[in-house]
Amino acid sequence: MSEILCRDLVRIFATDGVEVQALQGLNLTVEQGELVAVVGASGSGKSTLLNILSGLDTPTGGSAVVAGTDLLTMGGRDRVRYQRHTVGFVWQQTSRNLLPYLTAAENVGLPLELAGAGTRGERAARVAELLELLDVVDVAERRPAQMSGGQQQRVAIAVAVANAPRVLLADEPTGELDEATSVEVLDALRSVNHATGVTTLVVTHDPAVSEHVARTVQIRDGRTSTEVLRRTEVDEHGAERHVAEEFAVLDRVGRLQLPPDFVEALDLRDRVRLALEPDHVQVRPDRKESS
Ligand SMILES: Nc1ncnc2c1ncn2[C@@H]1O[C@H](COP(=O)(O)OP(=O)(O)OP(=O)(O)O)[C@@H](O)[C@H]1O
Repeated sequence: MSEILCRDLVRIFATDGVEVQALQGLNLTVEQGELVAVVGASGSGKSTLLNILSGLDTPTGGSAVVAGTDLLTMGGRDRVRYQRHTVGFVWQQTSRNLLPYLTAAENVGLPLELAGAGTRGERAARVAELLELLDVVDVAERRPAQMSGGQQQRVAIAVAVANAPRVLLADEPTGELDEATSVEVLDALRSVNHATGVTTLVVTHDPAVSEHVARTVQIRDGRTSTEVLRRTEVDEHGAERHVAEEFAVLDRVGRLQLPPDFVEALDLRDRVRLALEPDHVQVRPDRKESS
């Protein structure tokens, strides 16, 4: 079952009579339990998408359904419930994720307390379980300022999944970290996804993230354009090999975006010639045949 389903999602911002189409008919499907990275350059619409999926913003058109909640029609009370129980967030700025005057354990315990989950003992057991899962038991009694950036983000992931949301949204969770620490945080997201089955969407400008996740969706000009799927193959000698394949995204009505380097290489513009071959479609420049 699809846990995140966006169809022809449009978000138009109008400022001083000027319209900006931040999302221009975006299509995205994430299955239950999947971990997907959405990668795009600055201005491609990543934050707009994440703000919509987290219930902070409402799309102008199209449809967006997350864990069975229709984000276009949900009312005020549904929105609060959605943000508290259905989705969890990890933001780029660690200061937005953790309260500076609470220890790691207190930060993780806070959402449980606010939700009135279980008895005090049950909550303590859940905090211990989460700190263990994120491998931050050793910093349980430290405040954020006494932890490394990677530890802060791992505690932030524990906070985000404390109330067992169905979907975990992470906005540039590695944006403020060096490469080695970024890998550590991605690994942490992967183990939480694996251990709890929480559907996870990571949004980032960093194309290197695709090396660490099974599926990466590229977003360009407010639309999903290509996908990279990675899998591990075992050869006849038992050696593991990572294979990455890139696909273009085809929407429901058959539209696709050609990669810019293809367009440039053949100087494609305005219109192209299409031909259906037995097992592929040919795209050629619209040049007059010289006789
Ligand atoms: N509140 C707003 N009002 C007007 N335009 C906006 C608003 N928010 C975003 N935009 C525009 O929409 C487009 C997409 O912006 P968005 O912030 O979603 O991109 P992004 O991929 O997250 O970029 P970055 O990585 O720089 O944050 C941009 O052209 C941006 O200027």
